[in-house]
Amino acid sequence: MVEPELPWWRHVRWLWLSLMSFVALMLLIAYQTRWVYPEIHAYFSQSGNLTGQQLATRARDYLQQGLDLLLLEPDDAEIRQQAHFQIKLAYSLFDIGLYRREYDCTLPSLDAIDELLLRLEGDAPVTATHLRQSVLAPMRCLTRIEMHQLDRRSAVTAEFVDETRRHQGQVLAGSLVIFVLGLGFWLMHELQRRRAAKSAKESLEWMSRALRDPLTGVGNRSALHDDVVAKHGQQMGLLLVDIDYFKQYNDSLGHPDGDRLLRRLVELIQQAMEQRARLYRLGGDEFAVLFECQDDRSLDASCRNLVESLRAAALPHPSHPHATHVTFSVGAARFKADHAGYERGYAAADVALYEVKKKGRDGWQVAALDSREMAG
Ligand SMILES: Nc1nc2c(ncn2[C@@H]2O[C@H](COP(=O)(O)OP(=O)(O)OP(=O)(O)O)[C@@H](O)[C@H]2O)c(=O)[nH]1
Repeated sequence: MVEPELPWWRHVRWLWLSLMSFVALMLLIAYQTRWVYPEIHAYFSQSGNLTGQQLATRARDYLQQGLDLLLLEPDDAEIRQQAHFQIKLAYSLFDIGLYRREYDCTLPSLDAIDELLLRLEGDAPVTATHLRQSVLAPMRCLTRIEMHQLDRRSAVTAEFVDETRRHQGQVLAGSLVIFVLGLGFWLMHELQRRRAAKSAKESLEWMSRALRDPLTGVGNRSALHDDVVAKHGQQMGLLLVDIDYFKQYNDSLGHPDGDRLLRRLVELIQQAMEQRARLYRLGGDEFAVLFECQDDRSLDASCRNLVESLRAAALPHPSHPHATHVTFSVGAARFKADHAGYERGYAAADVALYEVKKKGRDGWQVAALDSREMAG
């Protein structure tokens, strides 16, 4: 028996698990993309504003430019004005809450720059000492801020890399767990399916054996009953076939030859009745033939055909009292396939068979059932 392929929907639970693992992965990726990365990004760039190290760098650059100008021409009015502008820019970039809060050099530096700006505005002289205190000291402070901010960035970057690695590990471990669970489930399902298929196959074999005659391979009495039930309501013909003087056949040739004759007769009856009928061995040397049959005439024709086929086969019977060949007797009846109809039809065919035996065997008789009896 070929095991049937599983329909696609039987795999749906396996698909469902795969889908779940996919969704879990997507959620993790979405979590990283939507929350983790923007958070890190925001931390680094402060949403695009110039802060942290970047402001300090720019402030230091403006101070540097101011210093360069003042070193060039400290008394020239135009140069002083340009330097004032650069230093003012530096002051505004330096003067932020973060630096004031976190770096104690910020306030003195801002005061020193402020003082230099006043000096420039008031046309007061600017000496090397002034420049050292008001420009170089704040530049040192800004350099300190810059370096500290850079160190902080590096720490955040390292933390980010660790965090990303941890997330990737979680994603990988999660996928592996889901995959292994799915595989385990599939294996269990597969084992269960195979066990079920095996036991179904065994049951079918036992059922089929229970309905079969082991000697000839045709159905037995239970199979006949099942087939009548399956044909419920239809007009059926039933032939009961019994070998004549089979005891004498066995006695003269032995049981193995008797068995061979039974098997040969099965072939012969099947050929004579062709595809339209089913054959059963009811026990000993008695067979039954069942087929759909609408009238007594075709039932009679079937009986005639069967008896003549056996005569034509001319199977030798050395101890037949009235013939040289095997003969059989056939009793036939039509019936409607339901419980009562079958019982009546079977009894009528049996009586007809008995009549044939009584009249000398090697012949057939169709039971005369009127239409009322047929209809039940
Ligand atoms: N070889 C063989 N013989 C069997 C088997 N089953 C039953 N028989 C024999 O079939 C014979 C049936 O004998 P009877 O019932 O007297 O029937 P018969 O000799 O055909 O006599 P009539 O039917 O009256 O013509 C018995 O001798 C049984 O032993 C079987 O499986 N194999």
